[in-house]
Amino acid sequence: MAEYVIYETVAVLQINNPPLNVLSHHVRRQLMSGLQQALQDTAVRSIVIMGKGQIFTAGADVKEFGTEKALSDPSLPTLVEAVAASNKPVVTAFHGTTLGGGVALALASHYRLAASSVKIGLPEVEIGIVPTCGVSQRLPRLVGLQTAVQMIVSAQTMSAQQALTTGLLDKVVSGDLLSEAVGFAKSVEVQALADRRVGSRAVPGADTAEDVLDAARKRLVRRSRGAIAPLTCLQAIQASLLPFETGMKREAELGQYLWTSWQTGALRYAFLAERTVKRWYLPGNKTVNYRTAEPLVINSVGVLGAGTMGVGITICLLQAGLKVVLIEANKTQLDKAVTLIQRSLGGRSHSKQLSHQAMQLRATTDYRQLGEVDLVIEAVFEDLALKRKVFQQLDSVTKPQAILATNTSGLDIDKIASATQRPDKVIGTHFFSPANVMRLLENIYGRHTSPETIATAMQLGATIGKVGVLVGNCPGFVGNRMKGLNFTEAMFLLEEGAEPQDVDKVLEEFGFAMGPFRVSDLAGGDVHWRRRIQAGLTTEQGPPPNTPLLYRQGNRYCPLADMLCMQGRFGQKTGAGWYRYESGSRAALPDAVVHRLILKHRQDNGLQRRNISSQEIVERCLYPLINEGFRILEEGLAAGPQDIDVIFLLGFGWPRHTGGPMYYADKVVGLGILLRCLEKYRALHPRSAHWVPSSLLQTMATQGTSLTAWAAGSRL
Ligand SMILES: CC(C)(COP(=O)(O)OP(=O)(O)OC[C@H]1O[C@@H](n2cnc3c(N)ncnc32)[C@H](O)[C@@H]1OP(=O)(O)O)[C@@H](O)C(=O)NCCC(=O)NCCSC(=O)CC(=O)CCCCCCCCCCCCC(=O)O
Ligand SMILES: NC(=O)C1=CN([C@@H]2O[C@H](COP(=O)(O)OP(=O)(O)OC[C@H]3O[C@@H](n4cnc5c(N)ncnc54)[C@H](O)[C@@H]3O)[C@@H](O)[C@H]2O)C=CC1
Repeated sequence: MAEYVIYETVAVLQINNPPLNVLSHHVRRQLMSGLQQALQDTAVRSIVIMGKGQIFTAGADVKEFGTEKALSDPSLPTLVEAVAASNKPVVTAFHGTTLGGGVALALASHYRLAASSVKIGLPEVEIGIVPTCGVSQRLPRLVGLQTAVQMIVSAQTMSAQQALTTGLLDKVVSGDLLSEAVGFAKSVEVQALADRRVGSRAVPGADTAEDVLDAARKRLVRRSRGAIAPLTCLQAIQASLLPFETGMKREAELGQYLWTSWQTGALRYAFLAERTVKRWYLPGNKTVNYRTAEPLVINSVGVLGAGTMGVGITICLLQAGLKVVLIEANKTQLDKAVTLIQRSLGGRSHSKQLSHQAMQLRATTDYRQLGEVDLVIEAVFEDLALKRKVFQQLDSVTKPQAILATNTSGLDIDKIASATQRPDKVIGTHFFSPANVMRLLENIYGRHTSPETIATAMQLGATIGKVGVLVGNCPGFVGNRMKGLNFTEAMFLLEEGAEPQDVDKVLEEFGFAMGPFRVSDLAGGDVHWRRRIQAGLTTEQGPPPNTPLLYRQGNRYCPLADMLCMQGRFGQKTGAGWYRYESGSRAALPDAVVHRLILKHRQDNGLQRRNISSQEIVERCLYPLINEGFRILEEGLAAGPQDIDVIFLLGFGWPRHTGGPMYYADKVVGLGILLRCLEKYRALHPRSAHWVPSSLLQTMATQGTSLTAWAAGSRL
């Protein structure tokens, strides 16, 4: 609701809709009625709009979008324009966080005041809409085009001080916001309003406008990768150069275009899915869930193995204020890791705080130093025998109640747990590289993992700023199990006529930051080669004896990646992989050596080259992965499609504007079309089991059920 209180001549409208004061329909109605009351009351000479509780407002109610309520009278645009039309001065006073529609109200007001700790932002582009309600027209008039572009298109928040400097705020206050706002409102009661109306001003620096817009457009064309909101927002900002009323009309047209686009639905889904997965439960036993399980308190963590992952994990634990004991078998590697960690922590602005963080690190080769830690994260080489040996040691050196977590990227959690006397305290905590940057934490529970251990791993994720997703135990877990199929098909496409750069280009146009071959070169082809060797699919010398070159373990197989690795071409780190890299450069250059290798492989094996369409590349690379997602749901390894989608959005760079693989299948492709497509490729490629449609998909497609609707109904 919104409360209405009079302080002498000032009417104060306070939004009170905890926890985030979102501008839901009932809040808008009360704000509108408060505004009308204040305008009619002759004793009122000025109006203050502010918020109760922790923040001013998180903006429009995103959960109303797509329902009638979003546009019900008074809609947000109507309310904002009523503020702008007020003939009594309106002061918006904000604190905490002020987003989206809150900024719209402020820009329509005559004065803007804020507490010094405020964060102001326009996250609309992230949910695929234009900041309408006049924001795209008023903001450039107030702060200039450059800052407006920065705020609207980057969606980054601005501090009070920055907002004051740019002219967005009139005053930053440090005392009690209510009394400051009331005092300020009284002081402006006699001031003329005409030049306080932002809409009546001209955009400053209009002479350099085209340069600013051109530069932004070039940047966005490069970065948007199929997302339509960023460039549409820029068009709306450009319209601020027109007369105000014309610009408002253009903003409304562009707003309408995005409001009804499928991408906004996908982006909103992604926003909510990231929050939904926090409400975890065991797919097979909903009684074990975030409400019933209590996490242990974790103050100190041991990290075992100071390689690529151990270093990244240590950095994020320290940044979250935890104490870390880092253990590494190799002293030279340990010293190198400590230098990297200190540099990473010290290289940021708040140096005092960060040197304190670095001081929370104890680095050693001595396992006995783990005696007091509450939890250990193991990140040694991906070798089951080694991990089992290490877990046995951990079992004996750590306190009995300590949790033992493994960062394995796909090994069996139960086999690791069975090396200890406490399998209930063993869990997978799968970080993604670089571990201090990627926001995903895939938590894997084993057969004996206790609810308390699960709750602790999920809580640890939140503590270190990650989104934890709980999944069941299977080879590769959810993410790598699905992702592997994408690369498998990408290689088959090379056998049939494509070049690595063709496949990468199409998937980059689809929205991935990098196609599968560039990703492979970045991660190092040897990592997966070692896994294929361990799985008996290949050997260091080529196919295992008496094995057909193009067929392994019951399935079609492409040996091209193995052939590259046998030549020492592991990717960027060796200067060559699927591409070549000039010294010191990360630019992937098509390589004639790879071209000839593929050509010879086709000729030697009688593989016919044909032209492959972009559509086929997308279908072949993405649909088997999605089909595997349905199998994962069918096998009860993930609670719902949201969990799978969040894994792909945050762990594998799946383009956010498509919502994630499961949302994309459900809402963009359509389950019926997906099923028919899988059947078509199954007939064409009978030796690849991944084309066999999952039963869940078949049932849903046949019954015309929507996956997202089905999932929403079953979620806790
Ligand atoms: C605010 C946060 C920073 C808080 O973070 P944190 O504390 O970490 O909490 P969370 O876990 O994120 O959230 C807790 C809980 O709250 C839910 N929630 C958060 N924000 C919202 C929200 N805005 N609405 C609803 N619910 C919200 C969240 O989902 C959690 O709940 P749970 O899912 O149940 O667990 C953080 O939350 C954050 O960053 N939020 C971002 C919010 C955001 O995106 N705000 C902007 C919304 S858009 C807007 O405000 C302006 C508009 O332009 C709206 C358009 C109005 C519609 C008008 C119709 C347009 C028609 C087109 C033509 C127009 C032409 C014309 O102008 O006339
Ligand atoms: N590199 C990646 O992108 C990802 C790796 N992982 C997993 O994380 C784990 C570690 O991978 P990386 O960091 O890439 O490996 P790495 O090779 O960079 O580091 C492993 C470190 O463990 C040390 N080590 C080996 N045995 C040890 C022992 N008994 N005691 C203490 N230290 C020991 C090694 O000396 C080495 O420094 C693996 O299980 C891997 O599958 C998971 C996600 C992503």
